Amino acid sequence: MGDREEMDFVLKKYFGYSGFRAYQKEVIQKVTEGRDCLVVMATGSGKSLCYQVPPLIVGKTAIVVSPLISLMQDQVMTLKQRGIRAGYLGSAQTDSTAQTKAENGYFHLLFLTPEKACLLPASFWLNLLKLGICLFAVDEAHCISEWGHDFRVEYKQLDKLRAILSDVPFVALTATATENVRVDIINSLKMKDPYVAIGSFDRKNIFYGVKHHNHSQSFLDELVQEISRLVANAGSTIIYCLTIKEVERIFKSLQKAGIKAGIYHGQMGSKAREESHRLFIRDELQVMVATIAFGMGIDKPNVRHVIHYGCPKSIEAYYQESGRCGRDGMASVCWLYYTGSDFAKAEFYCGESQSENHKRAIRESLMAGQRYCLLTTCRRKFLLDHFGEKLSTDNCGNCDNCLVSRRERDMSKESFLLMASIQSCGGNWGLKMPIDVLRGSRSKKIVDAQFDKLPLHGLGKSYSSNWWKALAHQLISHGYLMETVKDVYRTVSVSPKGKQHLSSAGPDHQSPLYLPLTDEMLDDEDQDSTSGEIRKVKNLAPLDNEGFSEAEAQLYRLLLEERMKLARAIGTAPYAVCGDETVKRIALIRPSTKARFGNIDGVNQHLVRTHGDYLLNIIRHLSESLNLSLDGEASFQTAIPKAHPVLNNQRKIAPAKYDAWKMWHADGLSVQKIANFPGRPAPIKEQTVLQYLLDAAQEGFEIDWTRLCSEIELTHQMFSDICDAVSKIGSREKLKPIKDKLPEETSYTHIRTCLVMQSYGISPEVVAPCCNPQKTAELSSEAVESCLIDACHTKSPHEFDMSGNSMVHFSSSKNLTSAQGPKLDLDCNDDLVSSKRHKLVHKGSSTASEATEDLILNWLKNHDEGVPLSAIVEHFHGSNKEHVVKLLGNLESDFMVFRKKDLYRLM
Ligand SMILES: Nc1ncnc2c1ncn2[C@@H]1O[C@H](COP(=O)(O)OP(=O)(O)OP(=O)(O)O)[C@@H](O)[C@H]1O
Repeated sequence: MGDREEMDFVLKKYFGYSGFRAYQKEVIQKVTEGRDCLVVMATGSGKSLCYQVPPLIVGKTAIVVSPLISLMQDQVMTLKQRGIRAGYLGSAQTDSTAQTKAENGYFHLLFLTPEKACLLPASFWLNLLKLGICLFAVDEAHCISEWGHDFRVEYKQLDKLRAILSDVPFVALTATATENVRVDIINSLKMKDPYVAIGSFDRKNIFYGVKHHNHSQSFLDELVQEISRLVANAGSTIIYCLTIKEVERIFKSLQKAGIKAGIYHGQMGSKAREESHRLFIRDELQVMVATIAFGMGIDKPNVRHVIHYGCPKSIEAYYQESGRCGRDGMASVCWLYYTGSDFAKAEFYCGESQSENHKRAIRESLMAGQRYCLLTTCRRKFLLDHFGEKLSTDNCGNCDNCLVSRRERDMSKESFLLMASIQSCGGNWGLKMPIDVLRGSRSKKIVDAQFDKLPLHGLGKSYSSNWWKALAHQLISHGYLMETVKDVYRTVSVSPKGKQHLSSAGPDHQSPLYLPLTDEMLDDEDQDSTSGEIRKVKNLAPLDNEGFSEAEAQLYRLLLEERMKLARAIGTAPYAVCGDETVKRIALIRPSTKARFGNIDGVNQHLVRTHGDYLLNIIRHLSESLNLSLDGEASFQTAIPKAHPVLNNQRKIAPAKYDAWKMWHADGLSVQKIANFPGRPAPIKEQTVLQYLLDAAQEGFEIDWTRLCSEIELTHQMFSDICDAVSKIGSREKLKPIKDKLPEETSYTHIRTCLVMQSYGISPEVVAPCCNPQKTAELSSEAVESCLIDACHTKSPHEFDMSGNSMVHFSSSKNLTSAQGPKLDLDCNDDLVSSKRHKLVHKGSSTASEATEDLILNWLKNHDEGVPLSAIVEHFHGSNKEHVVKLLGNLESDFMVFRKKDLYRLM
């Protein structure tokens, strides 16, 4: 198996996923080649896979440094549920043998806190190194940097390990690294020529909204009402508060409303915190009210809402905290409720910091947070901008500002006054001074500076300070004003754009400047500010049940409950069994066999093996009770909404053929996609897929011939040339003489397809008039050989003519009705094929064939009771035992065969 196929295989087997996300494959490849990597990708984008897959490929331990014990415990729990050997070392570890196991290379993944990693004796590392360490990952790597929003001193010491682990690739992962932080990480970890993967920060499935609030009870009541509505829709909610007092206040209100809520903050004992965390992770709590102490790196995929009750201390922190929702890719919502006083907390946040750089970073971050709150333009664009990423549009269509049209007003006069006041005060103040001047204050500062003599002194009395501040922030976000941090102060000055505007205006004449009215402005003007907006946004996170019938939606809910029961029984979190999205797929597909169950995206092999029978039973039982048929045709994965009818007279065909036909016919996948379908342990040939389709057609399965012809580029001209050649030769039995009469670009694939179509009386009108010669040529070379070889292989050995005549009876043992077309016997006696088949038929007996996956499947078809390995090896004594075992292994992991009491059987 090639490296890439092996990655796909590991991905499906352990994680149940059928494809890698952006950058995952590249990073895994680089790491397995021994290169250091810096991975900067959005929260929830799948960074963990970059260090989880390599140890499963190379069979050596991966060390993962992670900042929190609870985080490690979650990861270990989920990984174990996938059949992966994972463990952690730290104060909470109760297994006294864990360190010895780790040192002896038992774990695929070993998690450590940075402190623990630095405290382990050199002998530990040296012993483990002898067995092999495939990578050293530093998760949440921004903690290394003072420029990061979560600097931790212990992270700085990790560079000590570089000397011991000099040849081990280091992988640093973070979701929130600005340019400064990236450089800091690379230097701190002494990374050598790292491969840097920077993904998009855009979390498209997340809606962003902001709302101004006061601390009133009525606002809290509104919030509680909103939360009740949200939790009724399934999924979890996190509410972040700035203070423990707020946490307790909101928690009590939720409890009073009968909502299953938990609480988490730094003053709780560690036991109580762990319990709260555990209950939330396991869906026993619907809402978690917490300070930011909760949830760094939390991987609970079905958090649907994150609400910030107070502006976070930085935009990075907000991005990371809000990013804890919608990690499964489903539509999710983030609201931020702020009050003006939130922005005055910079000095409080700076309190513990020793370094001036760090203090400055804190002030700038809070300022960016404030700007985000006061924004009237696209919030997503602002967030992405902050991380240096450009959104190509000004309207993301998924934030409050892009969805709710705000009332606008010409505020040219007010803007002129404010900018002029800022300019007149010298541009060295914050907002308070120029606003106080406009409002006519005669404070000592103003009088001393003689600002009370300015002509605009007192001209802005009709608006409150808050109103003016809101306007100022609008002007900042539209580029008329600039905010800068100087030492410990924030100053506001007029930007070049603002100066230009000022110079073209006067007190009595300004060009119009339409700006949206913000919540604060509307509040101040005593207008009905927000109820309309909130109501509109209330429907922004629907349970994403697109394509569900009512019964399927009901099945989905019941399956969620069943997943919960199973998770409780095995002591894990429901999402560790499988994600909500996967439960949706199961509700849509309703698999009847393990093979189909295992093929569903998100279902890993461990789950099929350990609970497959149990879950299939439940699916069958619940589907029956809801009057839903099993093996629903609609494919959620490929979003083909309509089930295609199949003919009634179709017969049973080998599972591999049926699956190929279903993917092509019902799921609409191309031959090429089916051949390379990521769920396979290894790709199969396109010609094999094509052969499966033709076989299915001959067994009465419906085929869209126009589509097939267009895919293999069989043109109208080719079709009639082939018909001419057949009639000139007067026989359809041998392909080679037909091929000899045709132009080079007509392949055996074309001939075979055409002959099958002819035999069904399919008119050449279905065939497109033009073709792409390049693609045809591609098909023609390999198709000659493998299409026909595969055709031979799809038959059980007794169907081959072992005398040396190369007759292949495509449907010799089946009675096709005339409506389905006559029997079609084709001769595959071309040179290429005969040389291969030579090997196949001259091994002494009819069973001396080389084993292939298809031949094994066909043979097992005749042995319902199962066959021991020895009998299979004996039967295919053209191949050695190792080869047969390998093929059986592939088939097992592809869920085509299974082993019970040492007997192999078809799934
Ligand atoms: N290739 C994939 N296909 C489907 N789901 C995936 C894939 N890769 C990862 N996931 C899922 O996406 C979710 C987020 O992944 P992960 O925890 O690795 O994100 P992350 O980038 O580490 O986020 P954070 O920075 O917040 O820790 C997980 O539930 C994971 O199982």
